[in-house]
Amino acid sequence: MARGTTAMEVRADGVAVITISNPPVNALSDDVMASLWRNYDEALSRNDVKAIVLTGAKGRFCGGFDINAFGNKPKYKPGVLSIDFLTNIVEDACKPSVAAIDGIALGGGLEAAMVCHARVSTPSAQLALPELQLGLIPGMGGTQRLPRLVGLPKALEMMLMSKSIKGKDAHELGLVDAITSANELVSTACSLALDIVEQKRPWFKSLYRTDKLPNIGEMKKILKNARVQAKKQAADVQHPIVCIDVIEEGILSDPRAGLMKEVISAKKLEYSQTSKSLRHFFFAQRATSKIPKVTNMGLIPRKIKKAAIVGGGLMGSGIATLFILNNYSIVLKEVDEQFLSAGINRIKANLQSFVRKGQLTKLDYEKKLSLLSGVLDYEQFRDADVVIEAVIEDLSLKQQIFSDLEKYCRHNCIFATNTSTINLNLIGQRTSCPDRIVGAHFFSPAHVMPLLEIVRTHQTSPQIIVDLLDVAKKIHKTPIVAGNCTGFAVNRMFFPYAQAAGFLVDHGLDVYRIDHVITQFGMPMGPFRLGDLVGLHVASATGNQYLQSYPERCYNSMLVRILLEDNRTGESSRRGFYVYDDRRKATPDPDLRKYIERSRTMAGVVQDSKLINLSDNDIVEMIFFPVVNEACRVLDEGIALKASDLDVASIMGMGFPSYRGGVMFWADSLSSRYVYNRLEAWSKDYGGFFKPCEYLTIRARKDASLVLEKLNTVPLVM
Ligand SMILES: C[C@H](O)CC(=O)SCCNC(=O)CCNC(=O)[C@H](O)C(C)(C)COP(=O)(O)OP(=O)(O)OC[C@H]1O[C@@H](n2cnc3c(N)ncnc32)[C@H](O)[C@@H]1OP(=O)(O)O
Repeated sequence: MARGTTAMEVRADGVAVITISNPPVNALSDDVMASLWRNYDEALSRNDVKAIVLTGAKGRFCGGFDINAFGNKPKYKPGVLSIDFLTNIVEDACKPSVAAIDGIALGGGLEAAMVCHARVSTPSAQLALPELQLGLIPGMGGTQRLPRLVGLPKALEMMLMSKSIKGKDAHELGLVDAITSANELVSTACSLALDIVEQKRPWFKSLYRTDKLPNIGEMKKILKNARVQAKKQAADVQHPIVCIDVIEEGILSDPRAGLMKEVISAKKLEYSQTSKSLRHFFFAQRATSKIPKVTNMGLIPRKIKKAAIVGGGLMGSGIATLFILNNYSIVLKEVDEQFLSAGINRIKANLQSFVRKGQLTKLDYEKKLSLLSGVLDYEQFRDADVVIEAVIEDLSLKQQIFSDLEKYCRHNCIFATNTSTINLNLIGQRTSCPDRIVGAHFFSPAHVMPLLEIVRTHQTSPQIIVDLLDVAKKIHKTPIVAGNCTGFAVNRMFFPYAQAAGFLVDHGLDVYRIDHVITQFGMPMGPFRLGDLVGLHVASATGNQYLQSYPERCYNSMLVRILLEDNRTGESSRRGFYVYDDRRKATPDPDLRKYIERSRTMAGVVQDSKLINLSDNDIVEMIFFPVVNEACRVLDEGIALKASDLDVASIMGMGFPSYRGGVMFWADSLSSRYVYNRLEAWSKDYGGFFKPCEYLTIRARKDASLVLEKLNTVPLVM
C-alpha cells in the first residue's frame, strides 16, 4: 500500500495547487516524493499552468521526511531528491512555486518550502529544521538555504538547537513572505505566485541569495563559536559538527558544493549509532501512551477541569505550579496557615522564575495565580475531578488522607498519590474504591521534569489511566505506565545506579573521578553530585526502602550515613560529597577522604587493584550494567510494559543520554551476551549485587535482543 500521495488541481487562474496528503503529519515518504515529482513534471509541461502552489492537507503543511524510512534501502540514490528534483527541477523551473504553510513545516517540509520561490504562512504555523534531534542533519538543502534566508546566527540556532519558530516570527525574519489566515492561505499563495509571474514581485531562488550571509571573516568567527558550543553540549556526538562543516562548505565554496556535501554527510549519519538511538527514542516516546487493553478499548478521556492537591511541600507546590501553568483550577490543602503560606509562596516563586525568564508576562502571572486557592479543609474538594496527594512518605498519614477524601469527593474523582515508593494497595487500604487509586509520580521539580510515571494496581480502572494519559498530554509530560512495586519503574533503575557508585568508592575509586566519567558518558551530572542535589537524607530514606524490599541484591555503602552523621546533607547545607559556595557552585572537598576511609573500614573491603585500575569505560559499565540488570527485572515482572518505556524512563527520569537511546537500547547495542558476561564475572568476585537476573541470562544464552518488544499485558505485579 502506498504511504501517502499528492494531488494536483489546476485552477482557472492558471495556478496548479499541489497538496501533500499522508496522514497524520503529511510526511515525505518515497511515495509522496514520487507523486510530487509526477505532479511537477505535469505542471511544468502544461501550457495552462503558469505557477505552482505547494500545500498540505488538513491544515498541516508537512512534518518532514518519513522517519520510518531512515535506515531502509532507499528508493532514490543520494542527491536525486535534493539536487536533481528539488533544485534542478523545482527551484530552477521556468514557473514559480509558492509554499502555503499551515500547522507545521518541519525538516524536509520546511526544506521543500525553502526551495519554493516564496512562502505564505499562517501566524501560528510552526517552522523548524529539527533533524539534529534525530542525529541527522537537514538533507534536502536546509543547511544551505536557511542561512541565506534568515542569516547565519539564526539558522545555526534553529538547526543546532532544533528550535522552531512561529509563522509570524518567520515573517519578521524573512523566511516567510506573507502572513494570512488559514482560510485565505491558498488563495493568498496563488495571488503571490501570479504576482511573481507578472514580475510584480521578485523571483527569488533561495540557494543563490547572499544578502544575509556574513563576510568570510565573520562567518569563520561565528562558526568557530558554534563548534565550541556544540562540543560543550555533547562532546560525544558528531552530527552538530558535521552540520556546521556542511554550512561552511556552502558559504566558502559555493552552495551547490554545499548541497553535495550535505547529501553525502546526511546519508552517512543516517547509519550512525547516534541517529539510530535518537530515532528509537522518537518512536519510543510516542509509544508510551499506547497501553494494551486500555487505550485500545474505545474509552474517551473525561474532562478534567479542577485538580486538588494535598500537601504544599516541594513536590506539591511543583505539581500545583505545573497545573496552573497549564490553566487548571487548583485547590491546595495544607495542615495549617503557616504551611499553607509556605506552599503558596513556593508556587509564587516558581511562577516568578518564568516571569524573570520572559516566559510569562506580569499579567499572565496574576492570571495564573488567580487559578489557585489555598485551603485548610476538604470543603473545596467536593467538585474536584482529580486529587493528587503529595505529603511525606508516611503510610498511615496517606491512608488517613485517602479515607477522608472518599467522604468529601465525588464518587468518580480520581485519587492519585505522588508516592515514589509505597505500595498503592496499602495506601488505598482504608477506602472502598481501589479502582480509583492510581500513582501519579512526578519528578522534582515537577514543573520542569518531563516525565510522569503513572502507576496502576490490578484494580485501577482503565478509565482512570485513559484520563491521566490525557492529563499528561495537556500538561506536556511524557507518561509511562508502570505496575505497582517498591520504586515502580524509574526508581527501580535509580537504586542500582547509586549503589554501584557507592560500591566503587568503597573499593578504592575516587568520588570525583566517577562523577567526571559519568558526566563524560553524557549524564547531566554524576551520581554523587546528584545525591547532593536531591539531598542525602532523601537518598538515604529511599535507599532504605529498596534495601528492605530487595535485600538480596543491594550493596549497602555506609558512606551516606556517615556524611549525614556529620550533618553533611548535600547542597542544602552546602556540604555533602562536595562543598558549595553562595552560588551553589560545587567544589571537590579534600576532607571527604576521612569519611570515605571510615566507610571503607566499615565495609571491610581491602582495596582491590583490579578495581582501582579500572578504565573509564569499565566504570561506566560497572555503574550502568546493574541498572540494565534491574531494568530487565522490571520488564520481566511486568512492571514496565515494554523495553522502550524503560528507555524513555531512563532518559527523561534519570537523565540517561538520549543519543544512546535509553538503557535497554544502549545495552542491546553492546549485546545481551556481553552485558551478561561482565555482570556474571563481577558477581563471582563481588557478590549478588552484580548477579545477572533470569531474563538477562535467558536472552544472553540465546544471544537475543533485550529490546525486542516483549509486550506484557497481564499480570502486573501488585
Ligand atoms: C531530509 C530531511 O532533512 C530529513 C527530515 O525531514 S527528518 C524529519 C524531520 N521532522 C521531524 O523531526 C518532525 C517529527 N515530528 C514531530 O515533531 C511531531 O510528531 C509533530 C510536531 C509533527 C506532530 O506532533 P503531535 O501532533 O504531537 O503528534 P505525534 O504523536 O508526535 O505524531 C503523530 C504520529 O505521526 C508520526 N510522525 C510524526 N512525524 C513523523 C515523520 N516525520 N515521519 C514519520 N512519522 C511521523 C508519529 O510517529 C506519530 O505516529 P503514531 O500515531 O503512530 O504514534
